[in-house]
Amino acid sequence: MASRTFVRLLDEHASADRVFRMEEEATKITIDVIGKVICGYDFKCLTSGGQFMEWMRGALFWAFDHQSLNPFHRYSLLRPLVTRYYRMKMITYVGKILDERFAAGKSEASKALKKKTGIDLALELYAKDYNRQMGASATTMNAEFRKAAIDNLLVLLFAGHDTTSSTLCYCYKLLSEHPHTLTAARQELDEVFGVDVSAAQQLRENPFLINKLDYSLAVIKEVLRLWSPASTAKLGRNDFFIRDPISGELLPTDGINIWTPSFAMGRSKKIWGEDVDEFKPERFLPENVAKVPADAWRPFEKGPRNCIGQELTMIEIKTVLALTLREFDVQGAFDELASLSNDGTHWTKDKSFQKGPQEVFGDPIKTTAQNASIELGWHAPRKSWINDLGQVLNGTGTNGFAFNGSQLPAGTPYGTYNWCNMPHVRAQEYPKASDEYELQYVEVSTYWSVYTNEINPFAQTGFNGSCQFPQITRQGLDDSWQHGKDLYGVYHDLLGFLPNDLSDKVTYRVTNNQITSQVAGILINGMYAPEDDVSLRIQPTGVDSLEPQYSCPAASTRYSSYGVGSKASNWTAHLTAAKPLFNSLDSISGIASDSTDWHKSFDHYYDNLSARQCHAKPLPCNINDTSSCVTQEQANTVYRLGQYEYSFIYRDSPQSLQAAVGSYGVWLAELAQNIRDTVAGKSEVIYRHNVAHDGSVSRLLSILQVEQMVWVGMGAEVVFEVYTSKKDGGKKYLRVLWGGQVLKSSSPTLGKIDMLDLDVFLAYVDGLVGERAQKVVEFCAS
Ligand code: HEM
Repeated sequence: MASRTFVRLLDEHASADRVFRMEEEATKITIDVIGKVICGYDFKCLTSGGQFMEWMRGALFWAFDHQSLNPFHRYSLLRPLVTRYYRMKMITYVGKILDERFAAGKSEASKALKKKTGIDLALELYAKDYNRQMGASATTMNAEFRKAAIDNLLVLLFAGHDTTSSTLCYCYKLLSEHPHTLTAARQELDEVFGVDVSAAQQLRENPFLINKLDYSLAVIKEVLRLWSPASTAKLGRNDFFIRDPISGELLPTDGINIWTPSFAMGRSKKIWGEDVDEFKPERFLPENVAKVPADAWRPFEKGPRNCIGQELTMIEIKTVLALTLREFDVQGAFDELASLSNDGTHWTKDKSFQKGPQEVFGDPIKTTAQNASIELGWHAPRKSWINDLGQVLNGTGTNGFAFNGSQLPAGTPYGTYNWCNMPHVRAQEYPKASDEYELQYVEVSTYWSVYTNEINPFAQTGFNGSCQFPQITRQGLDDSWQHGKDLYGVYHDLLGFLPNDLSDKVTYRVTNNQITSQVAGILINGMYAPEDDVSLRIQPTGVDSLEPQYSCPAASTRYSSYGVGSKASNWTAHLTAAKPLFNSLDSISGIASDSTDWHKSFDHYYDNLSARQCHAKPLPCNINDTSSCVTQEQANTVYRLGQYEYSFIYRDSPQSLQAAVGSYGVWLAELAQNIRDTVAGKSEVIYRHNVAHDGSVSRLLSILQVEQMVWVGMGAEVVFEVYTSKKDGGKKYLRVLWGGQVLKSSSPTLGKIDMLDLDVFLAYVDGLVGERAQKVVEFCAS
């Protein structure tokens, strides 16, 4: 019950998009759960503001601190009064509950209760021990027993409240910083409770399911190892000695407080090894737990006086995680703490909390928290002329974008958008990673398809191509060859990463469209100039993920609900505004003004005009009136509108992300698997090259949430580079290059994808498409 209320509270915060203090809510649930288990009573911290919590914290806040040298603290006259006030409040509150249970405890019904709370058990003992002495007629509780019972109840509430709540907070923090672990924990929940099924409902029916959460348990244990919230001190005795581990000498303990610092033990390299500071729940999985040194893990301490609340706390934290991990993405918001400066909590009241170092073990809370969370939502692209309809319609020229040949005009820097030959990785501009990183795996996705369309009204007679559509041109082949040479120049010549000869380490994949095989052939020639045949990988027709061809009606429906073909006013706005341009182009080309295909977007006019200009062909004229020709300014407007459309379809619409995930998510899942296999040493392939289509690369950019979307031109290329850090204990990182330079994403999780923690990237992909593309399958069928 308390857990569900906790979920509701989080839900309220999330729906209001509010920064809030997790510790407050975590403490409330902790007190409510202890209250329920020990007293069978609802302390109502979660539902009505946590009055008891305030009293407890007030008492702790005012308690005497022996270490303080502050005279105002040491000699405060107020202290005895205030602490007494808070203590009395708590004693009265708990005493009342005890009295109520005492009165009820004599009823037959309550005696028969199967579920017994801590109070019930204490009262049972009381009845046994005292009734004999006092007689059954006693109506009031023995005062000595009452005082002891209240003290013990308060100890239980005190000992359990901040230990459990801080552990819960650290679980969220560490999981948000380790998305891969979060994904694994979520997967376990899916396996135990079922996908899309609430754990609350399942646990109500079968509470023992909680015992199946081995991974969650391992997460909690690892959190407790790293951030152990409590420890204990024991008074030495004259018959108890401690052996000095170095000299072997027996040391007396009489009159000495012996402290077992569980925190330091959890962080000891000697005990846990070199990776002691790393968050690795796997240490505590059943198959590995035997490797944990005996008595090394002791957040609850050992021996007869160890923590009596440990089972309760583990069950509670596991339950809360089960109910929240799949439902919420928790992110640290340390930079926004100022927005909570008046929330009335102790953190804000006592300014000393905010002074001094705000980090532990060099963990700069602010930065990790910012980059930590996996944000799976859509994020708008950067504003530029491309997604500003006013500038697209009323501007002139092409804003520096080139459309007239494979070579950029003299003086134009490489990297400038060139529809005929998009910028790609080249040795001259390649941003070499620092020596700290070693390249481990490369996967490239390119698009080449310079063609003329068989329904092209401007087609030159005598074009000598095959009957296949589309058809690659001579220039397209030349550029593809150069593209291959440039890639080889970087990954072989510059980095020494690619093997000298083609081997199983390098693979090429194409789609069922013949043109991609032609391109691959020439590109491989530019790279390796092989004398023998090279095999190309291809997935079967109808299910290919690269083109993509697999059926995903939900994605098609999504695209057509807001983009090409839709009646959505923000889509049709540019088509309506460009009506005069359409009319003029139609009158020159002879395209019927009611042709839906040519007027539902600028796609056909864009393709036809740009393909001609790329091949240095003049802009077309009317077949019957050669004085009526498309002007350069008209062509430029078409190009601007084309850019606008691509940005709209693949980035500006908030729907674009899900549509792309549905239609291209399978390829992303394959990419993630390829990377995982390489990292795990299961695959020897170090370079994969995919020759794809503009629709493929556009969707990929859509999923990566590229900061500025453009119409994906010839030779457009996205490269995924996986690195191993030489410094960081072999940690893996990812860099993504788009147009030869580091890709900038609008997603706060990805940001500038330059040595992004590989786990973060994989968790982003998993989060969107699911492992083995499970979420895509579900979405496509929805
Ligand atoms: C993550 C959560 C918790 C941690 C890390 C923790 C840790 C500890 C530690 C280190 C001790 C000292 C043991 C010793 O002296 O040998 C202790 C004692 C104790 N804990 Fe916990 N505790 C947690 C939660 C709880 C909860 C939820 C309760 C109550 C419902 C609780 C009740 C107690 C009590 C009553 C003792 C004193 C036991 C005794 O002296 O016999 N603890 N705990």
